[in-house]
Amino acid sequence: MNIDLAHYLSQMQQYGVRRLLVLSGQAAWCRQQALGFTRQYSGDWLWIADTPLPNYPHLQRKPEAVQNLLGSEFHHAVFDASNGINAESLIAVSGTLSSGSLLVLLLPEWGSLEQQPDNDSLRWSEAPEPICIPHFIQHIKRQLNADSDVLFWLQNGEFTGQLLAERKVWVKPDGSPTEEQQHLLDSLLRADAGTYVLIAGRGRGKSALAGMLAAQWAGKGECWLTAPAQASGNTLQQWAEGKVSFWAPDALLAQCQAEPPQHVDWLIIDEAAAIPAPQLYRLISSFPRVLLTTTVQGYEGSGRGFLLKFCAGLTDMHLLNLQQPIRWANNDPLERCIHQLLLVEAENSLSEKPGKLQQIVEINQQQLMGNENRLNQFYGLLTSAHYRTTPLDLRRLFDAPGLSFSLGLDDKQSVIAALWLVDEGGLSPDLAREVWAGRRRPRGNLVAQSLAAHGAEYLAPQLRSVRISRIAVVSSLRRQGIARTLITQQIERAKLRGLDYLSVSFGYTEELWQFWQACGFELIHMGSHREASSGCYAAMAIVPFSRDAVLLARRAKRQFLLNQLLSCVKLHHVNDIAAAELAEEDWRELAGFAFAYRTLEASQVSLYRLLRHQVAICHSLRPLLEGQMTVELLLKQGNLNGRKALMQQWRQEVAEALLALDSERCHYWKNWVVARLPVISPAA
Ligand SMILES: CC(=O)SCCNC(=O)CCNC(=O)[C@H](O)C(C)(C)COP(=O)(O)OP(=O)(O)OC[C@H]1O[C@@H](n2cnc3c(N)ncnc32)[C@H](O)[C@@H]1OP(=O)(O)O
Ligand SMILES: Nc1ncnc2c1ncn2[C@@H]1O[C@H](COP(=O)(O)OP(=O)(O)OP(=O)(O)O)[C@@H](O)[C@H]1O
Repeated sequence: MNIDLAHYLSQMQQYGVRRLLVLSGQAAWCRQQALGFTRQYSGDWLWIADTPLPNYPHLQRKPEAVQNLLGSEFHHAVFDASNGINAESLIAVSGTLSSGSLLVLLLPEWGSLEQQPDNDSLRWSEAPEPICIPHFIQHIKRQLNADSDVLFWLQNGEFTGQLLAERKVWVKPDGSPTEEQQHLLDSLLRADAGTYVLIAGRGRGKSALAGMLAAQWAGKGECWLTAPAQASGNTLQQWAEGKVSFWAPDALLAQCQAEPPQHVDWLIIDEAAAIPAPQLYRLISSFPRVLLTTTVQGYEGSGRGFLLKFCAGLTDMHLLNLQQPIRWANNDPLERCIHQLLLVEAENSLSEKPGKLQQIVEINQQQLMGNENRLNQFYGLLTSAHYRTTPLDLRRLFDAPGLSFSLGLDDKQSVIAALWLVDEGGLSPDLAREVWAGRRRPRGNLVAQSLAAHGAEYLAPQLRSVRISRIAVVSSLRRQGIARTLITQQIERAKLRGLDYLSVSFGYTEELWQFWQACGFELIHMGSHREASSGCYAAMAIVPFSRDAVLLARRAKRQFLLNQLLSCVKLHHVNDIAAAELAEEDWRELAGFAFAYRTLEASQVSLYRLLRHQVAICHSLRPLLEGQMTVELLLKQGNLNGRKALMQQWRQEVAEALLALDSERCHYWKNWVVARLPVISPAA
């Protein structure tokens, strides 16, 4: 069957809008029909798929490589979701399509979508194999079926699609600034100093506005431009009429460090949310006026997160906004449909005047997905409060296993507090030891596995626990005890379920730690590096219930404190805490370092104890831990070609030291680590 889309396309062109066309059936059939369109109708026909098409004459990209198309523009695209649906990529591609474009979405056979495993789930479900995504599919079907502007062509079925209802013919802006752009331009041209953050949806004319600024400033002084990829600055460059110098972010940072530019009036940072925050702060401090542009859409590095986290740390910051789309007309069917599918506007569903907490409901995934309004408010609250919330979380919410939720509702049943929980632990003793030894790191079980891999708790993954993945309370109702009430209820529930502990992993800030402490949590581990995304150290805390968990918390805390001490004082000061006698736990730890893959950080307390013995020569590890040599010097001195080789050497040195110290014990623990003896400690 041949489908004639000419009428649809000319109407879309006339109205300046884009539409979604769903092709559903066997993958080969879908591809064949989509290829037919690419030959029949002229356009850029960007093709997004996991596996490239041979001899395809247009641009192709894998879904995960779509981010670097930001700022580019295409006429028509095919998005092959036959093997899985990458939500961020789908949003990003739809934003690049110009007026009159079709987005052709390829899906497996419509009637059995619920039974199709989704490869994308490997990114978010924490399951070892792709899983089916029945809740998300039900949601997609509900949304697409209810949207009369979506065109459908099902294999073995009819083509269904209506022409659009009549609307005004679209007149594309003519090249002079739109009213909104002119208004902002005027204030930027008058700016003395400061950081200006332009946040708007896709295709609102952000980059063009920044380019207009550069072009018009040219008479007064100089503008520089940086962007995560040169392509993302293309539109801007065109509008700047060549009057702006482009710098890659790294090169610009190096330049600012070597010689801070004195003569440059403006730095423009296009697609700023895709540049790590620490780099942005450094760039901003080197220029008197900075204009940052970013979108508000829900993919990684989105503007909303940017607003929450990054902009909160700026002084003299001015927020600017553009509402009217320019790449397409107002009320665009594709934009609307994608926003509904992926809850891009979920924040808008939150109550404007939330009331006091009336009720807490505990619900499972099915119940949350079955109530569209609640789902929107729940996800909207997370998006508004957590800078890291992305469509990946949405996919997780729908279909990841082991989730449960607790919602705080006001008198109108509006969501005012959200708690998201994940079951963890219960690993077999052997797998738990593999995790401890650093040989395996199965997906999931974040806290349970970290306690074993980074702490000394080789038993931790066997215990059963529940982790708080996210918690948020609407901002106007904070500090009224709502979050604490939700958590107290979960503590009781977890005890009733016979779990060992409740846990949380969070980016450490003084305020958040006070909050978790007020809810009864004990800090048991802290990462040693700041995370690039948040600039915070990852902290882990638990509320232990069972005897095993109480002991675990006590040991983990002690270990954590010793580690902290060791990182701030020199060896000879820690003699008291690092007693010379090696306990059985030290032997286990040291064997884990020597004969498996335990990390230097996790093992450092035991390593210090080992070094108290003169027989432990450790000719390269000793000077490092005693603070006489750096890793760089050791690498140079040993003529080694990387840290991996040095690490291998340290493991070998520790193995030799253990053998020299007590060969019998060394063999026992080596066997325990390598030959995988039953997990029972020997009598000391
Ligand atoms: C795993 C994760 O989700 S980590 C991220 C946590 N979530 C967020 O950061 C999202 C944004 N923040 C929020 O939504 C809220 O501020 C929450 C969820 C952190 C706290 O919710 P609230 O309902 O305000 O907390 P609640 O009122 O129950 O506070 C209990 C106690 O914690 C402490 N506390 C709470 N917030 C703070 C704060 N900002 N600074 C210092 N102490 C605090 C106080 O001791 C407080 O008791 P008090 O008010 O009587 O002194
Ligand atoms: N005043 C204008 N007149 C005509 N065309 C314009 C005008 N402003 C912007 N455009 C065009 O509209 C399209 C969208 O503009 P632009 O790329 O600046 O938007 P954006 O908000 O930066 O989009 P994105 O979020 O996708 O990067 C571009 O093709 C741009 O050249």
